[in-house]
Amino acid sequence: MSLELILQYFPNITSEQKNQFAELETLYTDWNEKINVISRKDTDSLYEKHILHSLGIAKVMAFADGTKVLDIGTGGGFPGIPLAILFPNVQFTLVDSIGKKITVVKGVAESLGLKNVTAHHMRAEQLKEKFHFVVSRAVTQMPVFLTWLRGKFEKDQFNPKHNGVLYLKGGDLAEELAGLKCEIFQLKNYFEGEFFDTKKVVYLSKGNFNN
Ligand SMILES: C[S@@+](CC[C@H](N)C(=O)[O-])C[C@H]1O[C@@H](n2cnc3c(N)ncnc32)[C@H](O)[C@@H]1O
Repeated sequence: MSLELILQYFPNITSEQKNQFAELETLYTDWNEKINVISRKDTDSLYEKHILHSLGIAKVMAFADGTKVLDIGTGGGFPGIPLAILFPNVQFTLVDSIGKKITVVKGVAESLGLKNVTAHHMRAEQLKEKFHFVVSRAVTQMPVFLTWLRGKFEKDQFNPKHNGVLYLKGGDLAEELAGLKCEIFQLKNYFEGEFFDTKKVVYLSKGNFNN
C-alpha cells in the first residue's frame, strides 16, 4: 500500500505527480539511513502516516496558484513536501531549526525536481518573509506557535479561506485550543483507517489571533 493509497484519495494527479509520490519511498528510505527524519517504526507506513496525513491539509484547503505557504518545523519535509508535489503552482518555504533535517528536505526536493520549494535552516521566529498560509505538524502547542507568527502574513487574500494557519493535530485539543477561535476538520471524514480516527486539521484565520 503506497502510491495506490494516494491515488485512492487524489485520483486526478498527473503522471509527473504520480512519479514524484512514488519516488518518495526510495528517497526517504535512503535519507533515513543517513539522517533520522522519520521514526524507524514509521518507515513502513510512510504513505499513510506521513504523506497522506500531510495531504489532509489539501482536503480542507485547495490552495490557489500563486499562494505562498510556510511550513514551520518541517523536519524531513512534512507536511511541506507532499503539499508541494500536489500544488506545483504554490510556493512553499520549509524551515527547521535543525540543519541536518533541512539537508534532507533540500535533497528530496532536488531529486524530485520541485521548483516550488525553498528550505531554510532557521528558527521560525527569525524568518522575516510574509506568507498567505502557515502549515505545521507536531512542533509545539498552538498558543506558543501563534506567538511565532507576528508579522508573517500577507495582506492580499485570494483563497477560499482567509489567510491563516492550518495545523495538523491529534487527540483531545480542548485545553490547548481553549479561548481560540478556530475551525476543526476531522480527517476521518476524508480518509479511512484507524490512524485518522483522532487526526484533525485546525484552521485559524489570521484575523482571529493577535497578529
Ligand atoms: C516532532 S518534529 C516534526 C517534524 C515534521 N513537522 C513532521 O511532522 O514530521 C518537530 C520539528 O520542529 C522543529 N522546530 C521546533 N521548534 C522550531 C522553531 N522555533 N523553528 C523551526 N523549527 C522548529 C524541530 O527541529 C523538529 O524538527
